[in-house]
Amino acid sequence: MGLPLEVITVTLLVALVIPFLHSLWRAFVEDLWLKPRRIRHVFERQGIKCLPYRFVIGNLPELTALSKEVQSQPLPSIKHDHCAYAIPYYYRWIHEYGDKFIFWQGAQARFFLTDPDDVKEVLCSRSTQISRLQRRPDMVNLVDNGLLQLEGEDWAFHRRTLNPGFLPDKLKKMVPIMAGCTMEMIEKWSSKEANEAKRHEIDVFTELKKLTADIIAHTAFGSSYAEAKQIFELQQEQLRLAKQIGSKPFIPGLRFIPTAFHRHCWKVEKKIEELTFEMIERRIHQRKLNQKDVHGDDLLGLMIDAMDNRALGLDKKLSMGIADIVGETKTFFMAGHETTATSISWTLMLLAAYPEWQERVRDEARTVCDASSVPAPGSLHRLKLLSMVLNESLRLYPPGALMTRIANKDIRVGKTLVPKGTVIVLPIIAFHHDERYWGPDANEFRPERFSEGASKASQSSSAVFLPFSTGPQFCIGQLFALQEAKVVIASILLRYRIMVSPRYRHSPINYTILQPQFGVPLLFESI
Ligand code: HEM
Repeated sequence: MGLPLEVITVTLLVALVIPFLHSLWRAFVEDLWLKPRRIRHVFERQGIKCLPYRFVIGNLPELTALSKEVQSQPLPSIKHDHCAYAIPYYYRWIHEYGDKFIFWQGAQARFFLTDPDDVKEVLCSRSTQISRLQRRPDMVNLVDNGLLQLEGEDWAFHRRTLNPGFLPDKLKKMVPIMAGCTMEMIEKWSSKEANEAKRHEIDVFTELKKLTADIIAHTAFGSSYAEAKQIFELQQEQLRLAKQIGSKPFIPGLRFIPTAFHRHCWKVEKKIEELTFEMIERRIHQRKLNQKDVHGDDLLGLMIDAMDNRALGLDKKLSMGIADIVGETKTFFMAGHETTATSISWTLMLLAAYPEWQERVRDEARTVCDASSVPAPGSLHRLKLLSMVLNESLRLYPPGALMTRIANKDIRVGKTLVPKGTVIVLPIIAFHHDERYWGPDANEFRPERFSEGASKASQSSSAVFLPFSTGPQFCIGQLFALQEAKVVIASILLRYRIMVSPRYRHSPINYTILQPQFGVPLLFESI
């Protein structure tokens, strides 16, 4: 005889309801209430002040209100002491609560490190007790399975696979591609120019975002650049969606409701995966047609080779799957496109604002570049003044203004016990502007401080110039980005004199990266 229906029903209900109640308990009671209480307790015992925590929203309302209040107007002029403008809440709270304090981004405790040696300790740590933040569960999937999210052995394998794509010889070969994309952009400008007055205005931030996407699509994905560009366009949409989600507090479970917004997020994500899959298939097909053993040595080729290891039955840890390639494709676009566009835009703005430096950099480019006025692969290292200007620009306007890590266990950083679950914020921008390390002219544009290289530029023995981070997870694209910036800036200066447009409004805000809120309109005059 079977079990009575009531017993089966009750058993099924218990089996479903208990895990459900348990996840509800974890989400609402543990994560949103007990964990913040414990973190607060640990910090307060050490004399560190905590801003009051409010259920779910934490200090998000104050943070948003402060940013809105300060950033509603641009800065009155191009001054470089903009930290209190770019991250107003940090400077307001440090003033109110002292050097060390905790605030709540939603239910997440955030702790700023103010000692560069503590920052170095965190960035150089190889321990699994400190890691990058995982995305919020309701956030769109921007960089999953890519270098920026992976940890441990998986991260090490991906980094080893992709490192050859950034070796100096490899980068040199990319110079003509970078120059070619830049020339295409400039040619479009000059055809427009024919119909306009002698001086014309261009928002370089908008233009450079298109250019850097074009360059990364060509260099990293070679013959597959057309598909890569399509994927990148969808990622722009994902970024827009991510900004919308990030401005709201996280409410567990909400993401499963098929609202129009959520369905749109799912559709975009699915399309990106389909396109990446097609791009890989096409590359594999090309190899079959060409009868070659390699898929090409661009980043996509390196990854498909690593995928072959899996097909050959090698250790899964030594191979990549489709999900990994999707992840890295997205990561390289996210990490390598807007950062570089922003950095070149800030540098052009500075060169426009300091015409004497612009002249010096142009003269240098004239002596270094070949007759066709395009930087040659072997000549970039001779652009010394431009390197100094780029470094000074990265110091004053570091795209990665704030970096973050999370404590996966209770850990000690310097003298502070940082409880599990705390987000550690590394205020790179604050170090870059600190008079204690750079002298009384810390907030002035003085590229000559980099004349003997980055390591001798500051007055501090600690690492206080960190635009590309440090430690094992430092930016893999550092040399790529600097090379690209040199090619683009030299090519522009050889053809145009640039001036700050009267419509430029100085407003650096930290929205994931330190961006010009109202773009960078500059006036261009042909030489
Ligand atoms: C001026 C331009 C750039 C700046 C300022 C910059 C800055 C940074 C910083 C600060 C990090 C460390 C982030 C962290 O640890 O939280 C990073 C990581 C990374 N960057 Fe860049 N980046 C730039 C350009 C690029 C380019 C052009 C690429 C690719 C072609 C790239 C690819 C990456 C990747 C993949 C990582 C993760 C590295 C790893 O974990 O192994 N970046 N970048």
